[in-house]
Amino acid sequence: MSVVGSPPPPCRSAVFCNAECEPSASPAAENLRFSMLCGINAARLYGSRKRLVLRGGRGWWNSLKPVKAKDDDDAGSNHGRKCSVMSNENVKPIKAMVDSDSSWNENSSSFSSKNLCEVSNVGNSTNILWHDSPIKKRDRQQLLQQKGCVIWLTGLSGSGKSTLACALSRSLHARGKLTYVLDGDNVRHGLNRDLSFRAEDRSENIRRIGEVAKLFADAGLICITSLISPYQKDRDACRALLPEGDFIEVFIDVPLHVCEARDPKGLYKLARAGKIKDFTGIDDPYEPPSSCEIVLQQQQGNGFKSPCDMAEIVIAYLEEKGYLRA
Ligand SMILES: Nc1ncnc2c1ncn2[C@@H]1O[C@H](COP(=O)(O)OS(=O)(=O)O)[C@@H](OP(=O)(O)O)[C@H]1O
Ligand SMILES: Nc1ncnc2c1ncn2[C@@H]1O[C@H](COP(=O)(O)OP(=O)(O)O)[C@@H](O)[C@H]1O
Repeated sequence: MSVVGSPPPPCRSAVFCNAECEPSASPAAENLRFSMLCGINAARLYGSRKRLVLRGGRGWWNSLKPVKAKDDDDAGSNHGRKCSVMSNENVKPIKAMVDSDSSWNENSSSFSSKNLCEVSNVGNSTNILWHDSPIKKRDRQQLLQQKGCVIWLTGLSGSGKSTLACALSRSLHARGKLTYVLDGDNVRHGLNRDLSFRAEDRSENIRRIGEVAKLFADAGLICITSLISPYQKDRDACRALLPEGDFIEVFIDVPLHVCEARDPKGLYKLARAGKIKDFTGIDDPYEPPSSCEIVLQQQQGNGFKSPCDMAEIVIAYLEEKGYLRA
């Protein structure tokens, strides 16, 4: 958490979305001379109620003085908060939308926000700045008449993930819904071709696909992932990337002996013979979800639920939760 007045050293910029001037302070936002803000070297305002980017040298944060920060009622954004900042007593206040978790700390009289401090260091990426798009997720959802989400299929090799992913995408497509399948095998042909099946590589595989799935969901698509994703903590990390409810974990609960009997690729046989190491279920663990949105047990009487029946269960869930309308 960074606080105005004592930001981390590399942080020298702030982005405020939907910035506007206080009506009492100035009749037109264009009239505001942001470049005159005390200590700020350069500032740009795109339009009257759009996006304000403030950049400044080390120390300019000290000149910013927050006057209020409160939840935004009319922002139309779940993450939106409205705040006002002043550079000093002589400069007019600016109302600004900050996209995510910013908070006004009454006790320390400081405004703390990761968005106030938009130029940041993430992993090995330094001095990076988040750019907002004028077209939002809700606009894309409106266009597509659906809600973006991730259907995360998990289960042993041979449990039926790929088959269900195909059945689901076919059925949703027939209803006019836009889907995209991210299959573990396929993604390992490209984006994740550098990854093995060692535990840390599996985690990285899941992390990358979780991030890609998040982008697809943000694009408004119903993204179906088909990965063993054997470790609970990795699935939980992907869940945490998405807004509440948008990560729909589906456990295809087919016992090992059934998967092994199917063995469509002959991999279990090779694993049992020691020719493949770290094979899930044989010499590498599979951690079943402790709690997930849908559990599909294939057994139905003496037979199996068909892939189409399973797809219908998932689609009924999507329907009930409102994902098949904007
Ligand atoms: N050691 C080992 N363990 C498990 N699976 C293996 C292994 N080696 C190769 N394969 C093949 O890779 C497919 C699983 O890839 P995933 O990306 O889904 O795996 S993981 O989520 O990273 O664990 C998996 O595909 P599915 O059978 O569709 O699950 C296998 O075909
Ligand atoms: N619901 C089902 N009932 C019976 N067999 C199935 C079902 N779903 C998949 N299968 C069969 O199980 C095997 C493995 O399916 P697949 O979708 O490739 O699993 P995974 O992607 O989890 O490895 C295939 O031979 C497939 O035909």
